[in-house]
Amino acid sequence: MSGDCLLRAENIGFEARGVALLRGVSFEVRAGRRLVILGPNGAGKSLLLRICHGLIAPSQGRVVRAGEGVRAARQAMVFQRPVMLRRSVRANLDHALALQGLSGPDRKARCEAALERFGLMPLAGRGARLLSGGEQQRLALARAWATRPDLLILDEPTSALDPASTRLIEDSLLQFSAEGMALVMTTHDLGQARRLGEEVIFLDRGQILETTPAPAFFSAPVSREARGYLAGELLW
Ligand SMILES: Nc1ncnc2c1ncn2[C@@H]1O[C@H](COP(=O)(O)OP(=O)(O)OP(=O)(O)O)[C@@H](O)[C@H]1O
Repeated sequence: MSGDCLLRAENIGFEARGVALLRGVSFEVRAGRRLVILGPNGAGKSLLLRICHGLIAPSQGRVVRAGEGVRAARQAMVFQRPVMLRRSVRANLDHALALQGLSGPDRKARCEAALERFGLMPLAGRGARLLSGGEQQRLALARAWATRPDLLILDEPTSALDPASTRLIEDSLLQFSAEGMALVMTTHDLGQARRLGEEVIFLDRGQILETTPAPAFFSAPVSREARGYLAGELLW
C-alpha cells in the first residue's frame, strides 16, 4: 500500500449553531507518511481529526478511505486524554482486539506482544485507570498499535506528558512510521512538529492556509497567520 492514498478529506465543512467551524478542508493522507496539523487554539484541529476518524459527521463534504470490507485500510486514534476501560491493562488491550474480531491464540499473542513492546508487562494486571498519565498514554499507544492500523490519528498525544514520556512516545511514532504506518497528528509543541512532521497543514479559523513540506513551512511560512503562529514560539 506504500504511497497509496489511505484517506482523503474532500471539501469538509462543519457548522454548529450557524457558525462555520470548518470550511472547504481538503487533503490526502498517503500510506507511510507523517502529517502534522498545526494551528492556534480553536482552529478546528481536533474537530477535523474526529471527522476524519468517523466520530463526527461533517456538515459538508466527505471523508473517503482506501479499500472496502476486509481490505479496508485500518485506522486508529489516540486522544489527548486516554480513554480507558475500568479494567486491567491487559484487559484493555484484549478488549480492543476482540472488537477487531480477533479471537483465541492470535488475540493473546498480539496482546502479549503489545505489553512486551511498550514495556507494560510489569503493569499488565493493574487497573488501567489507576496508571499515571504517561503510563496511560503508553497503553493507549500500545492498544492502537496492537490493532495494526495503516493510519494512526493522534490528537495532541503528549501535551500532558513529561519530557521522558514524550520522548518515548515520539520514538515509538518514528518506529511505527519506519514500519510503514501513516501518522496524522496535532501538536502545539513545535519542536515535536519539526521532529515528526514530513508535511504540515496549517489550519486557521477552520480553513487550511498552507499544505507544505515541513522544512518549507518552518523556514518560510507563506501566510501571515502562520508567520504569526510560529513567531509566538517560546524559545526558553
Ligand atoms: N462537536 C462539536 N460541536 C460543536 N462545536 C464543536 C464541536 N467540536 C468542536 N467544536 C468547536 O469548534 C471549535 C474548534 O475546536 P477544536 O477543539 O477543534 O479546536 P483545536 O484547533 O483542536 O483547538 P486546541 O488547539 O485548543 O485544542 C471550538 O470553538 C469548539 O468549541
